[in-house]
Amino acid sequence: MRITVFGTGYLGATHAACMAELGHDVLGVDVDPAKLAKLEAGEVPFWEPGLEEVLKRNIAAGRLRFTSSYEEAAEFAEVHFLGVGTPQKRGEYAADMKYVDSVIETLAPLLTKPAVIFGKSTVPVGTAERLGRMARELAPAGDGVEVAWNPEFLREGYAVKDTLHPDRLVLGVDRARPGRAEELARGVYAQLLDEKIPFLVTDLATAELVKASANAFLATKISFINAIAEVCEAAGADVTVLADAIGHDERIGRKFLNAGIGFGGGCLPKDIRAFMARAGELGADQALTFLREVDNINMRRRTRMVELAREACGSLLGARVAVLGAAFKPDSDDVRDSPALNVAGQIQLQGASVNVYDPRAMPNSRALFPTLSYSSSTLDACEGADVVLVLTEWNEFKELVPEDLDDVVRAKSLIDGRNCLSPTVWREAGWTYRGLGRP
Ligand SMILES: NC(=O)c1ccc[n+]([C@@H]2O[C@H](COP(=O)([O-])OP(=O)(O)OC[C@H]3O[C@@H](n4cnc5c(N)ncnc54)[C@H](O)[C@@H]3O)[C@@H](O)[C@H]2O)c1
Ligand SMILES: O=c1ccn([C@@H]2O[C@H](COP(=O)(O)OP(=O)(O)O[C@H]3O[C@H](CO)[C@@H](O)[C@H](O)[C@H]3O)[C@@H](O)[C@H]2O)c(=O)[nH]1
Repeated sequence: MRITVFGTGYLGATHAACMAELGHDVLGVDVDPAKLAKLEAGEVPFWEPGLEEVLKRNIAAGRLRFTSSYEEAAEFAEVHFLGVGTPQKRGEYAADMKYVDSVIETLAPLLTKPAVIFGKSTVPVGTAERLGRMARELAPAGDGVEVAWNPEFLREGYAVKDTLHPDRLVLGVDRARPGRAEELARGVYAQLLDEKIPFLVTDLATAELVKASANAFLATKISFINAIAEVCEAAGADVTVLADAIGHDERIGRKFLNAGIGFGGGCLPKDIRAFMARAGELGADQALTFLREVDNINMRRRTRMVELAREACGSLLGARVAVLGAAFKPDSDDVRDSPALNVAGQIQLQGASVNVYDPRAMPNSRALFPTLSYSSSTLDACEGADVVLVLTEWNEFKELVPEDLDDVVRAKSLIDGRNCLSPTVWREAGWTYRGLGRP
């Protein structure tokens, strides 16, 4: 099938490349010429394991191209995916819909033939219905243009695997206007459906809410364990052992119970805020007040990390602090709302000299936080450090042993913001080890 994908960021570039991998002819569309130039050259403009191979293979096979031309895209296919950003509005909780709206405003007037636009971006409930109205009004093909919603659940770091082997596919269709969305989606995902991936067809609002609720649940699970970590700290208990123990209960499960400096990234933080804002607009604001606390617990973990660094150094003024990790999670170069960079920035504001090292996220970190100092390796970052903070659990940090750093640091003091190292190993080597929520 011929498919376009509007927006070629973390979601869109992955979706475009993976749809080509499934055998479709795909045209990726973006407004960023630098991003398009890279993609056309077979380079992924961000770090995502395994994506470059898929991209290169499908460009070489002639199944994947990129363009900035909406005219070309409108002409190319009857199936269009929409995957542009929905960031938090400046100074507000609500999501900014300007990129999503702009795609419809530009694309719809070019649709002279029937077409289906499948939204993949994470949007406030009610968006799909609104965009459907807008598209039908603007398109020469009128009622022949449908908007359906096909939310995306991929995780950065596992984006290719999650797209080609998802847990489930969800499709929201306009029940008031039965059309071709389900039939075309079944064609697009035929190979996955043959593999018996669950395919749930819902109304538009339910599909939008599935996505918002999934992220709200994941954020809540992380903040739950981080709240318990606060109690563990007060009681001298170990949250990592506790998480293992409660995680054995299948009703609870061990995943997403890793206590530490909490969640960040381009999804969970902004999505729970947008969900609260939308519930408020719908008059259901009471329903989601607990998400405010989920957000508060999450932000408190960052502050706690700064406190622990201050305690370790006596005073942060003039201290040398090594920060290992800048990405919001390992196997990604994404620093959007990164807890690690937030902590590094707060510590620097309190007068410390902060040296940051991350295996993949240095260019993005420099662009976002130009005032921090950046090192080219773990050892460089730890040179003369009064305290070492592990803030993203990259494998190369998890594999560190005390002997690697013994002769480099000024003081043998380590704070493990992701509870990813062994307290015993570091303490036995004469280091002061602190974790979050463990003695
Ligand atoms: N990143 C993820 O892991 C992930 C997973 C699931 C859902 N989502 C959702 O997907 C959406 C996109 O997220 P992302 O992380 O890929 O964002 P991103 O910022 O990486 O990518 C967005 C892309 O859209 C492009 N764009 C902006 N306006 C455009 C326009 N008018 N026409 C064409 N392209 C345009 C931008 O240039 C950019 O390349 C968001 O709603 C996000 O919540 C993201
Ligand atoms: O036990 C845990 C698990 C995660 N995190 C943190 O939570 C954040 C988010 O992690 P993760 O969910 O793995 O990353 P994302 O790539 O942001 O993926 C989330 O957001 C995407 C965008 O909506 C969804 O598609 C995914 O299903 C959803 O997991 C990161 O900062 C992690 O460090 C923890 O602190 N503890």
